[in-house]
Amino acid sequence: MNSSPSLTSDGATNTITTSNKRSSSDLPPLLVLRPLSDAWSAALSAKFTVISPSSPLSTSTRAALVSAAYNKVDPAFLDQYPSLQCIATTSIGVDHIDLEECWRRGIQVETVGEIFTKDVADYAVGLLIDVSRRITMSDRYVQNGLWMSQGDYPLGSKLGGKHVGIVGLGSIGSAIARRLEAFGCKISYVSRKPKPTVKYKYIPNIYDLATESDILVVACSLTKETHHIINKQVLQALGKEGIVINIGRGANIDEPELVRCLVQGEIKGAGLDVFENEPNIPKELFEMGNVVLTAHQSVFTPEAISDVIQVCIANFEAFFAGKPLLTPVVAD
Ligand SMILES: O=CC(=O)O
Repeated sequence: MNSSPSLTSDGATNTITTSNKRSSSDLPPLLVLRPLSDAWSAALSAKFTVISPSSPLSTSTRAALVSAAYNKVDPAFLDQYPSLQCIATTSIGVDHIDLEECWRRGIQVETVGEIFTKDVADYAVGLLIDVSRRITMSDRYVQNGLWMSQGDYPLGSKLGGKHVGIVGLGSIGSAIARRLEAFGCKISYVSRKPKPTVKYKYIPNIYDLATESDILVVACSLTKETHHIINKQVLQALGKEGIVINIGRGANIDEPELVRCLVQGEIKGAGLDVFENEPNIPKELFEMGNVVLTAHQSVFTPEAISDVIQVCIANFEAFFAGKPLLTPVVAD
């Protein structure tokens, strides 16, 4: 089983391993790749026979799988479990799953739907306020006892009135935009297509968006098209006063270029919840006074995790009853 400890903050801090023995019950088989918190474990084992990846999975029974964002589900993985017919991921992002291959094999894929949207949007705004007003940095300054000896901490910048460019105006990007509008920010966005129902300014080109923006908030999924969508040219277009927030995927940004721009003062700051090679983070970022770094946790609250467990179970029940999934991933 996957045991990446730093990526289990989504309620799996009290991790237990899934059973290596098949249950003798007749409950439907559920292969679980991720470590389970007590809440997950109790809820799943009440309804399913929970199986760990190291245990044999019968090839004659239809089985389902629970994966997390860091479990790669590719053809080589799928070859090991030919009886898999349904996959649930506990993430919003599905970049770790080869969807085309799943569909080619007749495997249905279920996602968490909108459950995390508000929490991740809140978090993005929190990161932005933190970076622009320098809250974490000022906290460190005070906690290190420097206020008395070195005087006041340098001021941060006002958020109201700033131009914010949202990269990807899906449900999360839209929720971020609504929140920032309430702070008096001017919102523009880049996305595959203009959204006819929104009033924000559509800018078809990421360079133009960066040029017009004080702040870029990366809220898109990771695809071939959005891999390194924030590159050297985009960062330079954003400019010396620019701030980047990323709650999407690490690989949406060319991370070495971002680090270089931060080190050389080509942009002003960054708030990052995701990284290209988690949990490894470029060490230069640790030394900087203009970044706020968090451990890929923007989506997770205990409340949302509880909802995800319910949705996951409801989808599996539908699947094993031969009914349509409640929150399927569909081709776009
Ligand atoms: O990053 C987390 C998710 O995709 O849910």
